[in-house]
Amino acid sequence: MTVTDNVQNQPQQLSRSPYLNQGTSTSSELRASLHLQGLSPAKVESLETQKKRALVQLRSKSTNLEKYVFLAWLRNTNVHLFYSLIGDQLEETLPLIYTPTVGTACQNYSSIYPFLAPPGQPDGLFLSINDLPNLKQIIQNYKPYPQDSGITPQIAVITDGSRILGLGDLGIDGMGIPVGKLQLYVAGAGIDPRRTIPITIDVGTNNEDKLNDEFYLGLKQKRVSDDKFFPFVDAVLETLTTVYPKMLIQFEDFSSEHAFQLLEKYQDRKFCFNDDIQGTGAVILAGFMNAIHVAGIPAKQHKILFYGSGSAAVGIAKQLVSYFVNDHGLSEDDAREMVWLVDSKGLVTLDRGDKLAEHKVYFARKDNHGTQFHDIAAVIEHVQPTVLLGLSSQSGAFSESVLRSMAKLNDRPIVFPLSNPASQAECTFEQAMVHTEGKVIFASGTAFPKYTDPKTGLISSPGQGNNMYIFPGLGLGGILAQPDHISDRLIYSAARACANALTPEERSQGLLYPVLPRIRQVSAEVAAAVVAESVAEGTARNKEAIAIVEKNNGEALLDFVSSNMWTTESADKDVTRLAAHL
Ligand SMILES: O=C([O-])CC(=O)C(=O)O
Ligand SMILES: [Mg+2]
Repeated sequence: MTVTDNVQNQPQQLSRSPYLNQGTSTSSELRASLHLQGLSPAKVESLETQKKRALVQLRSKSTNLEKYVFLAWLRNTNVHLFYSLIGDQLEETLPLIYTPTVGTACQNYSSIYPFLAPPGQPDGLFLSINDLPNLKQIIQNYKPYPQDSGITPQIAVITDGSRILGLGDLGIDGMGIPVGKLQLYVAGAGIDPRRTIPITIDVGTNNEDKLNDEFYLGLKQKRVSDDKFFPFVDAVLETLTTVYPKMLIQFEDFSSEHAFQLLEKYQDRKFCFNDDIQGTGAVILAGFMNAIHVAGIPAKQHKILFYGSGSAAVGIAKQLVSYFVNDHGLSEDDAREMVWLVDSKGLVTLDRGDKLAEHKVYFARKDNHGTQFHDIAAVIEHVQPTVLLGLSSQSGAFSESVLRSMAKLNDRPIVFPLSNPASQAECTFEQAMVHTEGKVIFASGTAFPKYTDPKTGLISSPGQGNNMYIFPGLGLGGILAQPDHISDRLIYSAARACANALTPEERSQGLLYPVLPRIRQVSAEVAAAVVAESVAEGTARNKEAIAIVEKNNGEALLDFVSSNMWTTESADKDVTRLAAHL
């Protein structure tokens, strides 16, 4: 059935598609053709009025979770109004649809789930291990916008909910994360919302609270063992890429061991990347490249201490090593020597006596001469770091005394509390500013408010070193270039482009990342760099992209990328196109 047949057979269906529904701004002509008169007040409003009303409603909610539910409902009923509002109010709404509020939403997801979307409108695709025999059918069932059946999905974000932000195992309640990430793809990089699939696989949960919660909507069983887990993930990926052969898959918030194992297994075989290892690694590398300019000491003199040693920490550390090798001519061994990892047992050393997780071994220190350092103060004294990165999910770990030590050791200490959401961050921006007397070079994983110096009245803005500056552009670049896999070179080019995306004005303000309202421009630059690198390394398969890169004209490449970005105006055109057929 074509789009037009569908509309003619059931005209009112059109208004039920959240993609095509424009609510009170639907024109009188369209209402007449679709037999919608009388089903809403006759007044036709402008989009501006709709947005104004939505904003008043949003602001009237007393908690961020209520705001999340309101925005989810809006997204699931009126895509056009939703993304238009998000685009206008990025600074206010991103912390509601994404981190930090998405963390609260995930903690409560089973409780709020029935109130996020109208009947029949999926919030994402749920695949349980019991669905193994029917995966293909179930994947094909996912049609949030059935009137536009000609549009095929291009990007899936997939989680098993086992390590949601810094909140641990939330089982299928982790669905908020793929949903949130894909909203960033749309708002931040102009991916058509119809081309996105948020996926949560249900392989059980080890979270006792969830297992004992009568409202929990996932399987009430412990997580399956690896001999069931890996074949199931395999089956999901195989089926997904059989149904949608060009699909880019983003792995998200898998527990660290599984995240590394999955990446290693699929990195060269499937069109995929891991956002927590590679996306976070790239965004921190970008911030780091800018931070060392601000700090003013030679790159090679840095000593980088990671507090926390999970997938994101090791992902970042590996990218820093590549940076020192590629850009500063260090040997791999010398670059590795610049990194110290701390985990829950203290400094990661080879002779600590416990069995180290595989991903930590590469960075385990051999130069501790038999001494073990168990707490952060002792490690700081031993290492004398210039850079302190927090990936521990331990709120308050960067205490007043830790911050004071960093400020004593360095004129401009680089401190990045990257744990997420705000409740898990190692310190706040305010604490970092106060306890280093304003010397800190700062970026956090979650959004913190600006800081006003009580004496001078000077306002400082925190950097947000969140992977949202990388994954949307990386994904867009990937689907435009169409390589068969995402190489380390592509990730590196994304980091470099993100670092270079700062404007001279942003640089003069000492910012490490571009300001949020510029996220679409940043994503376009990241995407362009990824396309160019993919052509350079010979993996790009999209002939149009190859031809444009070969012209060697940066402007033309950026235009190509921008012209492939979805906007709410494109959604307008889709409605007009359908209306013309009526
Ligand atoms: O989602 C975010 O804000 C960053 C991220 O990937 C994580 O913390 O796992
Ligand atoms: Mg993540």
